[in-house]
Amino acid sequence: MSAVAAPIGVLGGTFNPIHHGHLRSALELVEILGLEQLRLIPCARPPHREAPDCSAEQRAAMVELAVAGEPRLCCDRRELEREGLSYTVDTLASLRSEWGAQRPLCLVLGYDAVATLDSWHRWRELLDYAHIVIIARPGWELPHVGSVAEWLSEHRVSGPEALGKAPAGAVLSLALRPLAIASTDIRTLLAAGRSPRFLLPEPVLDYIEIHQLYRGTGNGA
Ligand SMILES: Nc1ncnc2c1ncn2[C@@H]1O[C@H](COP(=O)(O)OP(=O)(O)OP(=O)(O)O)[C@@H](O)[C@H]1O
Ligand SMILES: O=C(O)c1ccc[n+]([C@@H]2O[C@H](COP(=O)([O-])O)[C@@H](O)[C@H]2O)c1
Repeated sequence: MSAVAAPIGVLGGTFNPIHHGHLRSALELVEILGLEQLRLIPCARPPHREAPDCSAEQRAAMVELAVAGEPRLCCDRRELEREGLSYTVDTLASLRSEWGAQRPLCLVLGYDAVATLDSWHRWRELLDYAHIVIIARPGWELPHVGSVAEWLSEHRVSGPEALGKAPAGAVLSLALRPLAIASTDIRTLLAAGRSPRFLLPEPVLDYIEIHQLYRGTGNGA
């Protein structure tokens, strides 16, 4: 099957809150992979962790503030608009029906997401809907053995060109600029009364302050 247009990138996350680690990776992916756009998709009801204290609406609002002014990045609210747990395979099926059978879709996963991939709902079907682009993350390693490692290596390609030649089914690993930033660190700083400034965009920090988010004794996870 030959591809007809530039790939669309998909970066799902809890984004609790979004930070420069997400945003810098997203922009580098647009440029390295020649994406038409990269869609940041806030997870409404995480299938895999406790519901965040911060609502999906608030997390999506912060993503929207973060990407304002960068037309190659956008916030995609589809997981807020459907019922039930936010399974990625359902999100990809929805994107596939919207973008058509030929358009390359690239699902971006950091190393920590890959580490738990075999617990994801219908995880082997992800490659039926999209390519997988794995991005390195400071402090994490890719699994070297096991079903996920084998599955990834069976589908691995060596360069970005392969992703434009088919709509789905390839796995590419990339090392982007490493930024050791995690939402957990930002929540922890805020809960301790310290500033996370410069780890995330100013409008997102303003939103956090206006709405008094992450001030509790826990870390808001
Ligand atoms: N600094 C970073 N560099 C590269 N990838 C990242 C980085 N931070 C998050 N990601 C990736 O972005 C996606 C969404 O991440 P998520 O919203 O859970 O952020 P997080 O910082 O990992 O949050 P938390 O600390 O709450 O777990 C995941 O695939 C994750 O691996
Ligand atoms: O579909 C699943 O079963 C599944 C299980 C765990 C995580 N995910 C998705 O992986 C993305 C990153 O998750 P997280 O915890 O790093 O924010 C986010 O979009 C989640 O919805 C998806």
